[in-house]
Amino acid sequence: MDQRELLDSIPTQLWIGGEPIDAEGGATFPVRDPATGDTLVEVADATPADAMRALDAAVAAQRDWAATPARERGEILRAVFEAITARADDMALLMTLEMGKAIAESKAEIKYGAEFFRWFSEEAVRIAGRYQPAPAGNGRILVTRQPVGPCLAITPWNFPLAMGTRKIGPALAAGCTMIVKPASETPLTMLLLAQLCAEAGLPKGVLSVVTTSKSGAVTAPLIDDPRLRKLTFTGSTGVGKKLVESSAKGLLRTSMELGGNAPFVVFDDADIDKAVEGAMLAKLRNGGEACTAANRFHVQRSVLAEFTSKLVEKMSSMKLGLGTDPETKLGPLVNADQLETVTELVDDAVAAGATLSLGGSAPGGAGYFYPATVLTDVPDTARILKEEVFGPVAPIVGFDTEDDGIAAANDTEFGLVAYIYTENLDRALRVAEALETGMVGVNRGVISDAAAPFGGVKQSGFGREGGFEGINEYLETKYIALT
Ligand SMILES: NC(=O)c1ccc[n+]([C@@H]2O[C@H](COP(=O)([O-])OP(=O)(O)OC[C@H]3O[C@@H](n4cnc5c(N)ncnc54)[C@H](O)[C@@H]3O)[C@@H](O)[C@H]2O)c1
Ligand SMILES: O=CCCC(=O)O
Repeated sequence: MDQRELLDSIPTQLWIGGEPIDAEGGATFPVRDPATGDTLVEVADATPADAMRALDAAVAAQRDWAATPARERGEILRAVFEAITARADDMALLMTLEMGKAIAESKAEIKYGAEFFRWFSEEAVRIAGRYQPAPAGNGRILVTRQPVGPCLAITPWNFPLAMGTRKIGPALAAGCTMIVKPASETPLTMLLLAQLCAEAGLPKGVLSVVTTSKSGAVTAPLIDDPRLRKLTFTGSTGVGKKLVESSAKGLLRTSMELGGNAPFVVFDDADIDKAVEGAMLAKLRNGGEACTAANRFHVQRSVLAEFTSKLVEKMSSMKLGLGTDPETKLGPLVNADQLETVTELVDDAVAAGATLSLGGSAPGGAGYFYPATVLTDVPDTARILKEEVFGPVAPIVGFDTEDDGIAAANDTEFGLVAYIYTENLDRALRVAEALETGMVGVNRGVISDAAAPFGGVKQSGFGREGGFEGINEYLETKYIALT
């Protein structure tokens, strides 16, 4: 399918009760192409009343879905995995059109995002409880696990599929219904997913997609409604905190996958070529627009010059261009705000005394392009060491001892992931244990895996997605006391 045919084939209405429907009053908002700023397509702009219709549908479907045998739920999830895989090329193109990233990145995300359906199709049948005699000998303890109930998922634009499937997969496997509110920048991938789920046999009302340009106003009545039992959010720490506050009124269960500020620490005993390969992935996967992206590079002084010159050389080969061009390595950033943030953080570092060793200025013209950039001699005062840059910018700083490296890595309010490079296993484990993060990559630049528990500590949030742990976010534990 060419681009226009593909865009014309996507349902652009709300997906509620298993079918596309117009938003109240027929309102729409534009989805823009980050490469040009032009409108790609208009999608339905939900009102709070539309969101309530989605909740009504989720509540109506909840009992039957929970009662559907786990094997059947698992088989539907598996069919969705197959359907995404069969439509991978179309979905990747759609994702690149709405989000901007290079087509190879979109293809990688489709594989990654689909994997959550496969993994949780296999987990659906492993929701177990336990039976044990009470220690006092006066009864029996029976423990069972039941679906939480209707859930709301609010997702970001940077991984338009995977940040949704990492929530939808476990929720549906556990027997919960779900409403997804995708980012207004990237609603199309999620609308296509809803259609594929219906084609794969997902019953009506189990999954709804509510697209809107008014996220706060449209999700607030859902969060206030006692029929909603869980809010799962991926996005910025600021918005996450607001949502935790509004969820507190009804003591709604929440999971929060929030911002990051990942350190990439290279010790003097690292294999520097491997560290540079890992740095390229940790920094430039998804064009740097990843919560897992290495935000700052801390390199032990004896290997600082070698690491820096090798990284600059590799990063200089990152071809900036249209995401749809297969030669492109770096597509545009998602929007003008993102371009402004990256520009501001680089300019601030330079003003504070950092040296620009590569890149450092947007080419201008149409679209939100920013080149691969390396900053060296970055002073501690630079904002880029504290704030998420969410772009292809690598600030490098030196450190002296192992303790200094650990202290620098932990010197952040965030705690999502850290990367360390060392050939010494003792050191790797010692440092991994000392790092204040939910995840650590040892000699690896990408840690994401549907089979592993993903999540952070400190201001990066709470809850885990993926792995054996991911389904627990959607289950309640019930204790039944027996004589
Ligand atoms: N920890 C993780 O797993 C993870 C994964 C991906 C992205 N992120 C983080 O997400 C951020 C980038 O994504 P973003 O810019 O889309 O984040 P964002 O917080 O601006 O938006 C995330 C989602 O929340 C919605 N939203 C915004 N304000 C809202 C409100 N008041 N009420 C309800 N919903 C609201 C948005 O429309 C979007 O759907 C980065 O900080 C990144 O680190 C974290
Ligand atoms: O952006 C954050 C999510 C990244 C991932 O799941 O690999």
